[in-house]
Amino acid sequence: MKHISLLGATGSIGIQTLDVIRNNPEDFRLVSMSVGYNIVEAKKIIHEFSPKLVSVLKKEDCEALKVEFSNISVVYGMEGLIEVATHPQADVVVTAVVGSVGLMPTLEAIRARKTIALANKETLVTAGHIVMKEAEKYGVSILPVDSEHSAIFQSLQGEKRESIERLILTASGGSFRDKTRSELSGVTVEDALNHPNWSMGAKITIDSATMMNKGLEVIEAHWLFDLPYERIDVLLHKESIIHSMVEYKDTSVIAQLGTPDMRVPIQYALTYPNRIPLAGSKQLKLWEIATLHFSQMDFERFRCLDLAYHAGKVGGTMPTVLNAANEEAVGAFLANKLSFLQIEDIIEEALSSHDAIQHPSLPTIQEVDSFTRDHVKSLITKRG
Ligand SMILES: NC(=O)C1=CN([C@@H]2O[C@H](COP(=O)(O)OP(=O)(O)OC[C@H]3O[C@@H](n4cnc5c(N)ncnc54)[C@H](OP(=O)(O)O)[C@@H]3O)[C@@H](O)[C@H]2O)C=CC1
Ligand SMILES: CC(=O)[C@@H](O)[C@H](O)COP(=O)(O)O
Ligand SMILES: [Mn+2]
Repeated sequence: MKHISLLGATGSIGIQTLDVIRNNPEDFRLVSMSVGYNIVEAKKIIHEFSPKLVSVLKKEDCEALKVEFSNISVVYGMEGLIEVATHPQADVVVTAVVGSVGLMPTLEAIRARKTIALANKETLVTAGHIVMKEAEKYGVSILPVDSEHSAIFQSLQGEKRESIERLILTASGGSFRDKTRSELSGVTVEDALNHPNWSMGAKITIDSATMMNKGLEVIEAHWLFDLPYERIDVLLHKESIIHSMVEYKDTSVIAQLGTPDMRVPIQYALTYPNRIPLAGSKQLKLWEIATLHFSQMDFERFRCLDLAYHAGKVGGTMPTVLNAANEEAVGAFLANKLSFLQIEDIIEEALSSHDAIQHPSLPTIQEVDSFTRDHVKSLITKRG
């Protein structure tokens, strides 16, 4: 029996994690969870899973839940997230909040020696060097939940590190994969939220449409698998059937395939190194799909991917700026304050006005993150 702490229980990954827990009551028990603003969903989860500790974002919601659920502890804010992530009974922390808000709870969970099932890629993008160093120091495993990284992790099992030639992350191309650059100028939020293969939260769906998601994933892969950017490639594969691959020194390529279903990598992170049946999963019938498509990335068409490689290679605080600028720009696009193509303009402007600080401490990361957000907000106001 593994005791699970779930950060972001009301989100897309959170709900699918709960499904895995629900279907395997002998294997998993939810002990603590966090939600943001969705209190209606939170109450349903509390009724079904009876966690011992719940964190919410707002103090008022915390007070109201305390009255309604006198048998559980309710906390709020960043302290609440950290309390959930470090719950004494938790064995595994699933980080399924969106954005760099996940950084501090993840670090504290590592320091409390919890295994991390990491969905929240922004944590590694913004401070990968600190997170990986702490994980090593405390002897903690960081198991990938992101489908590409889970695929790579699965393709690496039983292999030696020195046998790896390169990692190949697959990219669906997102909502606008068949559009040319000039066709992107008038696209709407609704169009962008219509991902062809995956049903996900709003922020990652926009990231997927701009190809920033793949850029963040390249940086995530750099930290998780400790390989230089020159040995991490991206391949356009519109069906999202091959979730990623590892090429070895002898030119063999090992890939992980499956119908797009995030419960597969979520469950694998929770059961690793074992595998158990996945309730309600759809068998991959390659004969029905018949044809898979691949093409090389066009870095001019997908400028955000280029920006992410640039930020990753410069290193230091540059990926922190990339992430913070992206979070703010995507938020503004979702609020109809920026056009789709302005997202990348804003990120490029934030990156080009920043002098990277190498080997930044946590306070430096936090300062750069906060400065970038303010800077980007002022850029957005000027444009609007
Ligand atoms: N969805 C997917 O298939 C995949 C997602 N990921 C990654 O997983 C993470 C989660 O993605 P996804 O589930 O799609 O996101 P969602 O937007 O669906 O869910 C986000 C969750 O985080 C909570 N939340 C949002 N902001 C805050 C905050 N400031 N403080 C505390 N909690 C907050 C939300 O609470 P509430 O709704 O209650 O306000 C919700 O529970 C992201 O980092 C994403 O990149 C990676 C691979 C695939
Ligand atoms: C399911 C998952 O892991 C997402 O990150 C997904 O990969 C998005 O797909 P694309 O970014 O390839 O469109
Ligand atoms: Mn992914």
